Amino acid sequence: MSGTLLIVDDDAVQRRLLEAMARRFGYEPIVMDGGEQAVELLSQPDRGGVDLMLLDLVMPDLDGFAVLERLKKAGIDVPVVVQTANGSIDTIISAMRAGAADFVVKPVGPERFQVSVRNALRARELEGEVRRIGKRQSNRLSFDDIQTRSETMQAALHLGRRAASSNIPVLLEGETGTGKDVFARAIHASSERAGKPFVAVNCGAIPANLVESVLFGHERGAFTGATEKHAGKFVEAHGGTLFLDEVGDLPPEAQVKLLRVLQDGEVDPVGGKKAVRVDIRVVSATNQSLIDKVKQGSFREDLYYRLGVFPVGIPPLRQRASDIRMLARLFLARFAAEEGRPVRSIAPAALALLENYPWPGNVRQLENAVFRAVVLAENSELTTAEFPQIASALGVSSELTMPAVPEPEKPAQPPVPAKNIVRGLALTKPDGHVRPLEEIERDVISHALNHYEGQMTEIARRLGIGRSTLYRKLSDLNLTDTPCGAPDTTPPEAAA
Ligand SMILES: Nc1ncnc2c1ncn2[C@@H]1O[C@H](COP(=O)(O)OP(=O)(O)OP(=O)(O)O)[C@@H](O)[C@H]1O
Repeated sequence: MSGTLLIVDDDAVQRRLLEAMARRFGYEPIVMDGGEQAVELLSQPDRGGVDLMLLDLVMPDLDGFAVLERLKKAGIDVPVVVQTANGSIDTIISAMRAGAADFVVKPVGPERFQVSVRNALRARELEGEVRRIGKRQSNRLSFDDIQTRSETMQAALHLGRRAASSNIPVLLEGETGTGKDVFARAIHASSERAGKPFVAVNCGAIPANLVESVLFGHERGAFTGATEKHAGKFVEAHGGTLFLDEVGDLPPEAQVKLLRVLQDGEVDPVGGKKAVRVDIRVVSATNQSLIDKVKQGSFREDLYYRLGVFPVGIPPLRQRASDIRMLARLFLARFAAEEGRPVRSIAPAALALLENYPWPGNVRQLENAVFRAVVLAENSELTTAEFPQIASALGVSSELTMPAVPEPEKPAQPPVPAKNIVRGLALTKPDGHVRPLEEIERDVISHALNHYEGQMTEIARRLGIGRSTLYRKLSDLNLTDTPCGAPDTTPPEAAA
């Protein structure tokens, strides 16, 4: 298990001892000699990046009990393991009552240290996940439940919070699996409509001939098969929030009707004679560029301006690498508990692997990859062997278990002199005309795939592009099946 431990002790020897132990077990220590400093750090918006505090109870400036009290008052929720010198039952009970997760008696031995820290971290992750899942199911998932360490995501959350307090239509823009659904639920739960329905519709998943009936409802007998009257999603969401996911996939006729509903606040059920008044807040989401669709003529411009009054971009996971480690650990705790598997931690090499992968399927793909890894795991620690597809996409041996940054195992081949490449690459066609750039690019990338034996990091470096650009080009140029390249081409949902 990994994480950042804040060690607070006025005794320099104890501090050094705990710091060494923390490092030995793979934690990142932050060391402080007084309570005031610790409270200050934990009062920062991201809790100073601290996952757990090891707190001495007896200190001259602000003692351990006072620190616990200050944290409680300020609503700062960080697991705390207290250290006591005497181990008296009264002291321990008081500390646990004040909010400590566990205690250790000084001087703590390595085993007790490891068990206590690991259990407190696991318990915290599990509590968080259980709380989030429960809240999601009951539509109470708030912005505080969307954990992130990334500044771009924090900026998006800030925008989301601002939007939630008004009725403004929000358009969530982000790649598949980035958390748009979670975000929409948080907007609803943080708005005045929180106690009212939250109705989600995946516009791309409704058969084209049923879109209007699903959204706006129908009268009995309105069309063949309409044996019952159906209220439709707009009416279901009355008083609450309607989440239109993949809104860019709405067929043109439904777009016209949607625009009318948004303008008039009334829906016309299919086959109905009377319009029905609805009071809804619309949050929509798209993983395609809606403005591009407007330019191509497949999405109405007037509707785009209605829905996109307040656009919020959700960054892809590869742009918030600092979240990968945290989310992987959250998912591990959840799936290990759900599956009843004794998997406790992720080896540093496996974490490095996950942090180096571009995650085209974003958080959902990471979630699935960890799920699969937990099911595959034979030991209590996930290693690179449990992430074979990710390892192969990055050109790293999945047998690698050393805590090393997953650079390609084999040294790269010496570069071929530039003139050879030019010689092997035809710039003109047999008819003498210059070949299209796309074809030439395809040849260069294919050559690099073979030449560096599919080692994606090396290939991207040699081509002078980022790895995510490389993956995008592979997909655009249909090179994903090239034997040497063989990046993880499994669709995000099935990737794990
Ligand atoms: N910050 C987060 N913490 C925990 N889980 C998350 C977080 N963000 C997303 N997830 C999980 O990732 C998965 C994908 O999220 P979500 O369905 O919200 O993505 P999406 O952008 O709506 O995807 P799509 O475009 O495919 O509909 C879900 O299982 C969700 O619970």
